[in-house]
Amino acid sequence: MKAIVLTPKTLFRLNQFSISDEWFNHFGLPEHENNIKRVVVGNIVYFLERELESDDCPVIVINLGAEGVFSDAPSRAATLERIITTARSIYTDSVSIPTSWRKHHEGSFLSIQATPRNYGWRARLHFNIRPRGSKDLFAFSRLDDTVAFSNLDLHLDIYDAAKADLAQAVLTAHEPTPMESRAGITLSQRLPQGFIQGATLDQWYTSKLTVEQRQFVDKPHDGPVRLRGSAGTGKTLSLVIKFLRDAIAAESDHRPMKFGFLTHSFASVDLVNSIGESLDTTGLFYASGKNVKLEVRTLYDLAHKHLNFELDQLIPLSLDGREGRRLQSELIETVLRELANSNIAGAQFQDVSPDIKQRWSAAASGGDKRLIAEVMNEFASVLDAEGVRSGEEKGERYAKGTAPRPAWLMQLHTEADRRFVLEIHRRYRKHLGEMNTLSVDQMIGDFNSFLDSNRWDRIRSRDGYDVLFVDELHLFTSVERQILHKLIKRNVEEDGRPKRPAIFMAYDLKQSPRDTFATYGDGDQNLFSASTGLQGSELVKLERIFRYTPQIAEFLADLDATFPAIDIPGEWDAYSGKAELESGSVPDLTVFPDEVSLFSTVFNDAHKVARSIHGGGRRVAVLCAGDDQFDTYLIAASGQFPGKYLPITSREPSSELRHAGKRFIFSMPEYVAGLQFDTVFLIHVDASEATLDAGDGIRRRFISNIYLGSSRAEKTLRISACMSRGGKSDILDMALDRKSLIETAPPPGKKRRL
Ligand SMILES: Nc1ncnc2c1ncn2[C@@H]1O[C@H](COP(=O)(O)OP(=O)(O)OP(=O)(O)O)[C@@H](O)[C@H]1O
Repeated sequence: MKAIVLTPKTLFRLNQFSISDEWFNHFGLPEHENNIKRVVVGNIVYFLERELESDDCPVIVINLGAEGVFSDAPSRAATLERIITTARSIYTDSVSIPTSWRKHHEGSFLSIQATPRNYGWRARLHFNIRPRGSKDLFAFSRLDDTVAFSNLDLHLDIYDAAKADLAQAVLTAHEPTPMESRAGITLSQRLPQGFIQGATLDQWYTSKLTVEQRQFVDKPHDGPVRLRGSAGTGKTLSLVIKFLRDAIAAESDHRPMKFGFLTHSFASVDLVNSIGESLDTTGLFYASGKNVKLEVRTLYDLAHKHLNFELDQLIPLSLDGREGRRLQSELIETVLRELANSNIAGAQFQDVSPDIKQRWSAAASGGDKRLIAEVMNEFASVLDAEGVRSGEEKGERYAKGTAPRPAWLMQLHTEADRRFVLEIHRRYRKHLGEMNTLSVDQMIGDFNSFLDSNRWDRIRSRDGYDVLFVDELHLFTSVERQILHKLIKRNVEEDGRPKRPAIFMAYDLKQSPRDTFATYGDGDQNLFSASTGLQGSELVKLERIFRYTPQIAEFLADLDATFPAIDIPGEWDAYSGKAELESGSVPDLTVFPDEVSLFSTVFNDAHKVARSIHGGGRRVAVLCAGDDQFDTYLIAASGQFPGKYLPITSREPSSELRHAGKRFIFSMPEYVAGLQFDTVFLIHVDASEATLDAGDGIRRRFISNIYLGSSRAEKTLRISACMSRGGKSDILDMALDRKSLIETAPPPGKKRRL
């Protein structure tokens, strides 16, 4: 084959299928696909809408000939995913290209990294976004190294051939794909993220939603509304249904409106798009309607777009992924070492509390890293989030301790302690500056200032949203929460008073593995303090659980009882949930003697389940609760279990899940937030992660992490810990006592090395 040609709609439709490696041999269609026709003309395969009647629509042409885009077999499914995202960023407003793909743009040429980093980072994928002045998109080459655009072979002969036969393809009737060419593509009922397709939007609304979900979906646009519920109560689904229903209603009433859907991660954008596309029969999700415009974005995308970072060549450092956080941890460690080695700093900070002094010297000598984790959390939740800087007014207030500070944050008792943290932060920012980069939190700070500027005031009525939907609000920092209402167009009531912003937000504070929801420096510790413009919002609570079995719900209820109390008035309810699913097995706990036996047993077990389970390996996840163990196992697994697992190391590339085949998922709880699996192996729920005397903050974050990871399981939850790291954590004691978690003996181990 020389090329494949798709319309934007058929290309996006590929997202609803599960595609594996064999598909790339014949490019077939599954048997029951009734919307797309597949036609082969000459050496070119066309995927077109069945109802398409003319050839003047935009198409995406993918070169399969010389320098072909799918020339590297192991990574081609991942490359297809990148082509879909690139096309989405061009033809819809639903995504933009993630910064980590290292996009380069000149005139009508665009290049991105061809594959995620685990396949290597050098190869580049090249697009022509207006070949021969058309509205088409041509993915014309994949090269193993970076080549200047002026030296590229444009392969326009392939594009011309594809276009020449397009009319012929439109006129040709659909030919069912022969049996032998159908391999590698299946139309699965379940989306990779767990959502079960089948019911239409109307069916969901009229007969499946619970009374509370429907109450939320029916809310008018006259003020902010919160949707709160434990994991798996259908928050995301209710938001998407409301988003779509309200948009369809506005479109049919000819009301011009701009709808925004904001999330915290690219993975959630992907989830929302997939559910939306599966429910939407009107096509609003694929392209804006005549009156209505839909945008699904991460907050960072939006900030990026408005702040024009591309022009400044500044690359924001994502601290959401494991890689970014490792770098941040290394920078902080370097700073702690610098400070330990400097006589001046030694004298300056001789008065820090003995406890911090001791942990400082442990961290500087590469031992106990807990101080680093605490400092990282302090940066993310307070200093970067609130724009507190040493030497500035906010910094002084921080140092003097005049601003109120939630009790569960890092314990900084004295002014010397706080000045010490400010100094680490100052030096850390200096290092970042030298790397010509800035952290995402710093970017958000700039975005917040931009939204207060006169410039935004001018364009707000054009670029702002009429209504905004926000998922996973618990991951938003207090500055991010302050941003939301500024994104809404300014509207006034008939009597001249400003209208309350129509913002619909879903959250579950207990799923936050960092203290981002802390409100610092504002007398009001409420989640929606006055500065957010969201006070007094209405609340809808969800209590029925649709993701997991009653046994898992019971375990989560016992885990919940171990959360330390948190001073956020009205937001820290006890876990309540009634599971709607059938019974399953009771979650179990295995304590292994050491890391080697834990790793090899769990990975072998996960591999076995992944091979046999209906729906493939993507239904099985091994989630690691410890940072360092995750890094170690990532390396060990690449040698010992090659091709058997799919690593997810940031909140970005979840769409790869579709192509997991028989590979199981290996990740950490925070990177799979929002997703669900049949079976979850949650590893390293170890005592050493959060000892009894570790302080409320550390314990709360650890329990949140375990709650987040456990609640991803639908049917089977298997927890493990290891003796060499202190044995099982005491946070499991209540569940063990109440028998909602059962301990089993580890299998006799064969020795392997890590
Ligand atoms: N009324 C319902 N009937 C049947 N299934 C439902 C209903 N509501 C939600 N679900 C299903 O429950 C699962 C969990 O839903 P969803 O992901 O929206 O929950 P969530 O509250 O956002 O969870 P989390 O906070 O863990 O991300 C999904 O598979 C969804 O399709």
